Amino acid sequence: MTNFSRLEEAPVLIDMKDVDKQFGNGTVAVKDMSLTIRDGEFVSFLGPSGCGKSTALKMISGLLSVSRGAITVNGHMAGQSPDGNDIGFVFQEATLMPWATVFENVFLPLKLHGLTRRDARERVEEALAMVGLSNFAKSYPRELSGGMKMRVSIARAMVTKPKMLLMDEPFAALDEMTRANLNDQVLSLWERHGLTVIFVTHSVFESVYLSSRVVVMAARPGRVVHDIPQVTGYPRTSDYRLTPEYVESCRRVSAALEGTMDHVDINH
Ligand SMILES: Nc1ncnc2c1ncn2[C@@H]1O[C@H](COP(=O)(O)OP(=O)(O)OP(=O)(O)O)[C@@H](O)[C@H]1O
Repeated sequence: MTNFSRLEEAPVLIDMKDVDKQFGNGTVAVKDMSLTIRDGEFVSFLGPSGCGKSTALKMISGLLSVSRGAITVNGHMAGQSPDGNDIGFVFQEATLMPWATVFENVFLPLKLHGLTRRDARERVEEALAMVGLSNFAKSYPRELSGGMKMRVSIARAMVTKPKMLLMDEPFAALDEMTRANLNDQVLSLWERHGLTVIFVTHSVFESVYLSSRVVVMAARPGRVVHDIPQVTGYPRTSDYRLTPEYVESCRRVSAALEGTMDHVDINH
């Protein structure tokens, strides 16, 4: 079972200080965001559409620059890690190459790092095994279900052995059963590999089930309005969804989310 007191003492992995993001068209997507995430946490960013969840995630990964403030990730400015392998990113769409096999899709990040197929084979096979797709290495994306495509996308993110997994609404388009199943797979990867995960979602239920901490954001401008630790330990299984603790946590987080509507500033 994950020990929360140990999490509180774990080293800081991601440090956001007074971060703003304003796009060229004047939209303030993120305002004054300060957040510390420790090694081994599972943090959800929860909030209504347009509150800056994806923007925050992209700034942490270095895909977007900050307009003000600073983000350090594992001791380096965001996006400037020397080996570039600290972070795995999983997008809402699986974004697979349709003309390439599952193996080739997962091999891609290693290929970009200059590895040959032969040198990468073991790691690609390991990553496919992590998501239960060992038997599908030769399949093409069109032969896979939506959930399987997303598992390929997770394997591709894991193949570089990242410390952190950033996931941007990865399961939003999937049916309930597949989503619950993938939630368990992500929790299992997180626990087995000692990952730090940031998981963007619109779903209160998903955020409470997965996270050690739920960061609630509000829109216009995008900002953090609540930071709610989840006291239930791990491992969590589907039985957790039936417990009074789960229901109570969902109620609290839901109330916080509804409260974000009171924070709307019409001047932005
Ligand atoms: N490249 C861009 N140029 C201009 N505005 C942008 C850009 N990307 C995002 N925005 C705006 O910034 C705000 C925050 O967007 P963001 O995608 O981060 O929100 P979100 O919380 O992830 O939303 P959703 O849940 O709908 O994905 C929105 O108002 C959005 O329209």
